[in-house]
Amino acid sequence: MVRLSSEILALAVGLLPQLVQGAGLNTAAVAKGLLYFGTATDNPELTDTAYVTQLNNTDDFGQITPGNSQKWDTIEPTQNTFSYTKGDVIANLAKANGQKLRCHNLVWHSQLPSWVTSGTWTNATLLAAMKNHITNVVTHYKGDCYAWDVVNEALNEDGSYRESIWYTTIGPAYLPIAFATAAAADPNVKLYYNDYNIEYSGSKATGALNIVKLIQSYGVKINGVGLQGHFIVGSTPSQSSQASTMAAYTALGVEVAITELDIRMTLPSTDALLAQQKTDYSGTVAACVATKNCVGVTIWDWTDKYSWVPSTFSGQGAACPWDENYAKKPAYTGILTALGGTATSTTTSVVSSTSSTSTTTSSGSSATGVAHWGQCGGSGWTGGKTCASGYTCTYFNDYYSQCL
Ligand SMILES: O[C@@H]1[C@@H](O)[C@H](O[C@@H]2CO[C@@H](O[C@@H]3CO[C@@H](O[C@@H]4CO[C@@H](O)[C@H](O)[C@H]4O)[C@H](O)[C@H]3O)[C@H](O)[C@H]2O)OC[C@H]1O
Repeated sequence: MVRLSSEILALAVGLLPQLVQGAGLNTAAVAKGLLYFGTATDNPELTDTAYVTQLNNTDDFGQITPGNSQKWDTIEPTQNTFSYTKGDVIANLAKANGQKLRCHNLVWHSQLPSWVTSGTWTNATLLAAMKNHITNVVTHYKGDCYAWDVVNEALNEDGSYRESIWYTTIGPAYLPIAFATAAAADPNVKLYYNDYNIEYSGSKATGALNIVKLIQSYGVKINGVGLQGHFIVGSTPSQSSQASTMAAYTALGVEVAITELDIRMTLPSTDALLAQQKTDYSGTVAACVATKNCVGVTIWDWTDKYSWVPSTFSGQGAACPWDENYAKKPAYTGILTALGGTATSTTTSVVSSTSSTSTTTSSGSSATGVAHWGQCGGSGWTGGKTCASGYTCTYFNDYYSQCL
């Protein structure tokens, strides 16, 4: 009798963290048949202990993408001098956590060093520089990456080729040559074409389909199309539109992934905007879940605190599923629901650019304060909330706590 009781106790004690662990985005994604749910990150944020604690949470994130540290200007700032320090920090973090790494990116028109953009090039010399870069970088990260974004954003909105230095100097052949060079350096890594505004049908999506066909017509390997998913609240393409576009890519024999998802709004945030953002996130993730060979979803950082949006799109922000104080927004529940996970309460958050409050109401109750989904305390947590009546703040580690 005593033995049975202690077994039940041990089971209960063992189960509690597992149940909480099982509530996360990556856990739900994998249970639903995806390979991962992940997030971008960047080196400056890694000095923030509370941020890193959540980044390391494999229940939510089974995959990481370096937001900047593998780009050309970081890795090869002067010709043939390679600097892997920043990229290695993130690759090593992912490795230590057992998280997949999406490697981003090899050939892009942006974030190039001046020796590339201002150089005097011929077709032959630029090809040699591009191949040298790809070979060095892919070789360095050989075995570390699930996938490489080999070419990023080669298209204009009308589906024609962007007049980048690559296109104007080499012509469209730079694409298959880039993919062939990457394949030679690491035969096992997945090779992706990655772009924005190719998530719904139209000229640009047709251009992306043609890029896949072009590369395949050379007999060169391309494994996937990355749909960036930088959307706007209320203007996000519908779930069915995204799913049918994904199906058009996978019909060519490649996989797809949502690679840089964020859904921005004009600030200040309101409850109505946050509710629409939840719907938009949910529909986007559901499109991936509904698509055979959509392998995963990556958000372009998880917290509004470090989102690239406000510095790029003036007056816009609040694009991530967690707010600036690391409280989960309704979007989190929208994603989790699309992944087949269950949220035990509805959460409304009021977020401004400088502060955040989160109120959760358990169904059928008018209690204020945090129920299940809020962080309520922990020595590493500075935004602690009061638990709603009937809930107790339960600590799982120094940072991670929930009202249960
Ligand atoms: O620290 C940041 C990095 O986070 C940032 O990473 C890049 C962000 O996204 C990708 O490139 C951008 C994609 O969106 C384009 O704007 C779109 C224009 O059309 C609109 O309809 C759409 O909603 C917009 O998103 C930007 O022009 C692109 O730059 C890229 O793949 C990431 O590497 O890079 C800059 C760093 O400072």
